[in-house]
Amino acid sequence: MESTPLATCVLKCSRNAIHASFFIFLQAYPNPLQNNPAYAIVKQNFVHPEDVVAEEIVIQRNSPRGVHFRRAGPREKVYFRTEDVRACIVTCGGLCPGINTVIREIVCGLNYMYGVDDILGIAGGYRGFYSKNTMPLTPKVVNDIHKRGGTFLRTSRGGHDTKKIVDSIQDRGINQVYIIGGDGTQKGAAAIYREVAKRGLRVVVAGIPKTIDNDIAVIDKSFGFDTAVEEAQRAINAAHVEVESVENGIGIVKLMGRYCGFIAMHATLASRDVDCCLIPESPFYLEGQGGLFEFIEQRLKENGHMVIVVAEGAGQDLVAESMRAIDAKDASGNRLLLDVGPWLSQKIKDHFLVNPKMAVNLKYIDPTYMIRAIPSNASDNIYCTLLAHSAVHGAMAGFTGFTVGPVNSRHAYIPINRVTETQNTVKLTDRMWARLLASTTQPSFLRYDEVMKEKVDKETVQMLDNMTNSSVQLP
Ligand SMILES: Nc1ncnc2c1ncn2[C@@H]1O[C@H](COP(=O)(O)OP(=O)(O)O)[C@@H](O)[C@H]1O
Ligand SMILES: O=P(O)(O)OC[C@H]1O[C@](O)(COP(=O)(O)O)[C@@H](O)[C@@H]1O
Ligand SMILES: [Mg+2]
Repeated sequence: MESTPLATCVLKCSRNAIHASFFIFLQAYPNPLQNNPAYAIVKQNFVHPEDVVAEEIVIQRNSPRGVHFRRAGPREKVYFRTEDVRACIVTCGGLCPGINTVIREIVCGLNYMYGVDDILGIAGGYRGFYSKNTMPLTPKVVNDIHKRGGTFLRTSRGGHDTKKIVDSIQDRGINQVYIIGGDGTQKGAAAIYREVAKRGLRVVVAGIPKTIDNDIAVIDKSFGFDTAVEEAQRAINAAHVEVESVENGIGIVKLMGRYCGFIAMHATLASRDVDCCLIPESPFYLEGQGGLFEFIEQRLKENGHMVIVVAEGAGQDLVAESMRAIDAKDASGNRLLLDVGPWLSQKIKDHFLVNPKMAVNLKYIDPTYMIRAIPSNASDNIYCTLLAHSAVHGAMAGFTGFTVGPVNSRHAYIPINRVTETQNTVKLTDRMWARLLASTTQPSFLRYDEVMKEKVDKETVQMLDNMTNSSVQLP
């Protein structure tokens, strides 16, 4: 490859915005897409270099302009010549519907849009870089994989050894690395990006965010999330059918959500058969006024049955109080949770055992892996295609150290560190949680002073943001 120098490109957008920054290699060659008949009809074939996507779109006249990201999409000039590209794809962490679609569309996107035919699959997650042989990926090989759940390349937790991974990248002559994974994976990608830069390698590192929990910061939503919420409906429906057919039926459905309750919250809102949703962000209590037992009793008296959705990370402190808690971690360092589902079921059974007038009939459903081990639905498939293509356009253009994703519905290149510095959680003071409380009429389990504290914290963050940002120039 021609030795084009690496330039540090800080995203400068006019009118004093806060700037996101990452590296870009100097673009030198015409984009092959300009001769692609499929794209010939597109009105604006290439993204304007100054196009940016605003992180905040609801603003007021005098509020700061805020953070902007580069808009994703094909550039007029690219950094790589087709014949020089050697790309690789790796998938890490837990499963999620749609991973195979992303793999397929990176391979097909690179091949159909840019003519690239040297693409390697890294098997079994990060450790595959240094412990496994690579597999050649062609459009033919990946043609049908989007119809299957899981990851065609396989995955793993742990095993991130930055030095060994970058040695392997260097030894194999790879110059585009596509990394599909969640928050842990993106931290790993950031480490690879830094090591690549330290060694002065002309290698692009592109992250594609994957998480069933929807806990990746900045982006609107993670792929596969809608599919998982849809699948969760089947478990909730089953619980509802079971409990409405018996006297004092209580259905409990445990859903994924290690640190955040997005799946539980959305599945509850979508279903309307759920009477109570418990998530990690909202600590709950069982006994006494305003507690869960009181609510169950009241709901059973009113309706004769009820359904509770509990996110796996909910009530961990409570569970720990009544179990011998062990501080165990998985291979990636994620805390292993205590099983809230059986614990809650037992607690409810025990409580109503001493109340002879209210013998309850409890059905517990744990569809955990079923909601993520399925292929993505139609809209997630399209979303995955866009993510993959945006990553390919960004890599071909020479951007590196970015994660791709939709920000306010427009795909953007986000510096990796922006998506790893925080995790997305359900905000109890946002309207979505209020909608849920209003639809289930469950107790909020929050004391007035706690609500006020969260509100004040949020306002303080906003005020600090305002002090550091510049103002918007409205026409
Ligand atoms: N802080 C970190 N730095 C480097 N690599 C990490 C870090 N956290 C996790 N990883 C690696 O990322 C991969 C996936 O992480 P994991 O937390 O299991 O899943 P996810 O990416 O879905 O959050 C693992 O191979 C793990 O070793
Ligand atoms: O049993 P595994 O494979 O470790 O996965 C379970 C965990 O994975 C998750 O789906 C999240 O995984 P990721 O961080 O990889 O997206 C959690 O909700 C769940 O606790
Ligand atoms: Mg994670």
